[in-house]
Amino acid sequence: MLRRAAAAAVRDLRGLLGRGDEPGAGWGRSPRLALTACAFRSPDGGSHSDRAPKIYTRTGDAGFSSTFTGERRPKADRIFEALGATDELSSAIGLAGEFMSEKGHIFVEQLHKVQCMLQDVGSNIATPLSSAREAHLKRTSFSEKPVLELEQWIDSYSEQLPPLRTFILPSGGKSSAALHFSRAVCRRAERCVVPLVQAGEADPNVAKYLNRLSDYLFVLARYTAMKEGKEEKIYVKPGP
Ligand SMILES: Nc1ncnc2c1ncn2[C@@H]1O[C@H](COP(=O)(O)OP(=O)(O)OP(=O)(O)O)[C@@H](O)[C@H]1O
Repeated sequence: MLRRAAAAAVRDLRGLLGRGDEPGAGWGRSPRLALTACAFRSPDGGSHSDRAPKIYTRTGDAGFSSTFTGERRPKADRIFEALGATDELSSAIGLAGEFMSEKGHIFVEQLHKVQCMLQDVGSNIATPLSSAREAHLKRTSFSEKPVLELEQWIDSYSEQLPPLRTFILPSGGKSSAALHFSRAVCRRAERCVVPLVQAGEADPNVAKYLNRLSDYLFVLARYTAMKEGKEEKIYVKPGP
């Protein structure tokens, strides 16, 4: 159903942005569209269209895909690298969130919010400034507000944690270890995004958000281990 709605959103968006007739303007299932699709769903959960388009278009088979601005680029382009890393990050967080839900942690709601923010991160990445028009920018801007919210969350967990006296290793139970894994994926996403920001193609707030998010995932991993009474493994210099 979401896919149908996404396809309907593509058509509606093309109309809105006036690109409908341009060749290569298909945006596929871009992160932005997945999110926009929600906004285009009617209250009964249906879409504006009765047609059921296929999930695949085959337009990516030759190794090229589309940005939100309609550019066709090779799939090895750094934009798709960054989009892919962001997608992996959200998936890793989703897995961590499932482990945490099983343990009844209430802060799992924060992870849901983070996953939604990552959709917006993807939208911004998929909209390179060099080919963006005003209408694209309006839909994909990324503010500093979510960065500040992460900082608040980080501070509140940090206050409750015992101080770090040594290196801790990814561990501390399944939820905590999954959060550490998410943190490592987050750092990779950040490494992919930084060159885009430095080239003026993505918003600096996106890089800031990913930088802060890895800190958040680190403290949350530690906090989760503490709440579950699980031991965090520490670095011990291996003997000779
Ligand atoms: N391998 C990839 N890694 C990361 N992002 C991708 C990749 N392939 C495509 N994208 C991005 O995700 C969007 C949705 O992907 P999708 O699989 O629909 O694209 P496609 O491969 O170009 O089309 P199709 O699968 O219909 O042939 C694309 O519009 C593009 O922005």
